[in-house]
Amino acid sequence: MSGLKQIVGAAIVDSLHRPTRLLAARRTQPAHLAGLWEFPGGKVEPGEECTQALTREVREELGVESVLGAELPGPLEQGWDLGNGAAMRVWLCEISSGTPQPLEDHDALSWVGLDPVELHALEWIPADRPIVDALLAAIIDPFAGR
Ligand SMILES: Nc1nc2c([nH]c(=O)n2[C@H]2C[C@H](O)[C@@H](COP(=O)(O)OP(=O)(O)OP(=O)(O)O)O2)c(=O)[nH]1
Repeated sequence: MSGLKQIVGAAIVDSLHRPTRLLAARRTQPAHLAGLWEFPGGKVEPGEECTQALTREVREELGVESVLGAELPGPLEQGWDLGNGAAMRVWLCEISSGTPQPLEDHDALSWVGLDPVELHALEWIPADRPIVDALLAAIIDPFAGR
């Protein structure tokens, strides 16, 4: 184990089968991350599996039920190093019921086309940009990184 705190993030797409858009969320806190866009998610709590934590975070933050698809393989077993003592694993995800709302931790949500120009036009948390690129690569070539 690397000792990095485990975070999980959801790359919520409009359809796991034929993804065309990603749901990005704009953080409200802490101050240095407020206004930046991210993947909904959060910390894995003791005793939780990563996938359970992710389903819980999506429910708490957005008020929707979700179905997880494949994990987006990151460079580490713990996913991507976020540079803050934590690492994030990311799963593709689809909403199974409900309409997402920024209930907790976010003040805006946006469905963004799965296109490099559209996605990178958002002001992401800097550590998330390589994840955005991996997502684009996985969607263009679903076997990339395996
Ligand atoms: N959720 C999420 N966190 C990210 C992303 N990129 C990134 O660097 N982070 C960082 C921000 C935070 O330092 C940490 C996640 O913590 P969090 O505050 O969202 O977790 P949480 O909802 O469980 O938080 P808490 O209210 O219990 O403190 O990871 C991302 O795309 N999504």
